[in-house]
Amino acid sequence: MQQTCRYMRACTTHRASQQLLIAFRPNVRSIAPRSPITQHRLSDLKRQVSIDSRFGLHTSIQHTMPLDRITFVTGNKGKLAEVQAILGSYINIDNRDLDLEEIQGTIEEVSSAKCRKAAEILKTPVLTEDTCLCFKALNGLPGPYIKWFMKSIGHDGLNKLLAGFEDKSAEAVCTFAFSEGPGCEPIIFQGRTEGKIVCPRGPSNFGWDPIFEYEGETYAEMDKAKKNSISHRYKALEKFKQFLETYDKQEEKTTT
Ligand SMILES: O=c1[nH]c(=O)c2ncn([C@@H]3O[C@H](COP(=O)(O)OP(=O)(O)OP(=O)(O)O)[C@@H](O)[C@H]3O)c2[nH]1
Ligand SMILES: [Mg+2]
Repeated sequence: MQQTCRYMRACTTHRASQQLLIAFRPNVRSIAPRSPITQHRLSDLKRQVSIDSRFGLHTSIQHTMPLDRITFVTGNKGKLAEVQAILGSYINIDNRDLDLEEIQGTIEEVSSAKCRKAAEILKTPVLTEDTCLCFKALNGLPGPYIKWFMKSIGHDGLNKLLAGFEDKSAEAVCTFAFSEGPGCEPIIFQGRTEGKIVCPRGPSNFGWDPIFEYEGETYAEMDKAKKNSISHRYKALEKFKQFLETYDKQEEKTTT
């Protein structure tokens, strides 16, 4: 089966394939096997290469459709509402709720694994997201496991975790992963907002919003539009928007 990635990325550890790619595209110097491509490298790697699951690389160039819609895979209504509010005017967003396995690992590993799996299942460009809440006094925990901490100990328990520490500071981290389809290595977009953990204030209809305070207001107390202009999710989506702009420009170049 043949897959196409519009932005070439190192989807293979096959050394011969890498050499073939370097021969085919002499200005591509080296490719780190399985390393996700950072945004800094995108400008060097904006080219389309089709990848064969058996041989690694083909030299034929194929054109994919412009990216005018994307499937955001999440079962979380709060996330979906915010993504639609922040990104909805840039791209059409479909939603699928898949029960994706969430591995243990770093934030980026958890997000990439989720995205790879979603692309394999849906066979379409997908966006996934993983949210962490990191307490400084606990060296970043609960981090990606915040969902399970919230479920088992709730707002009060999260406050009690920090009872013995003076430092109540925390960081909300949002990590989006985008894949163009099955076999295409996810690209990561991350945003972070610093705040502190407080006793719950404001409506409790979204996760830990009532206990995360940013500049005197909890996320839950804030007007939605305000949260969507300073939040961890907003900052990550700003980076994704920039990526979409680059993607569209590249599409214009390849079609003219
Ligand atoms: O108060 C909040 N403000 C936010 O901005 C926010 N974003 C996520 N969360 C919660 O943090 C956990 C992440 O876990 P998570 O990333 O695995 O999400 P999820 O399993 O609910 O959805 P998904 O994995 O299907 O996308 C879940 O409990 C989410 O409800 C938030 N809570
Ligand atoms: Mg989840």
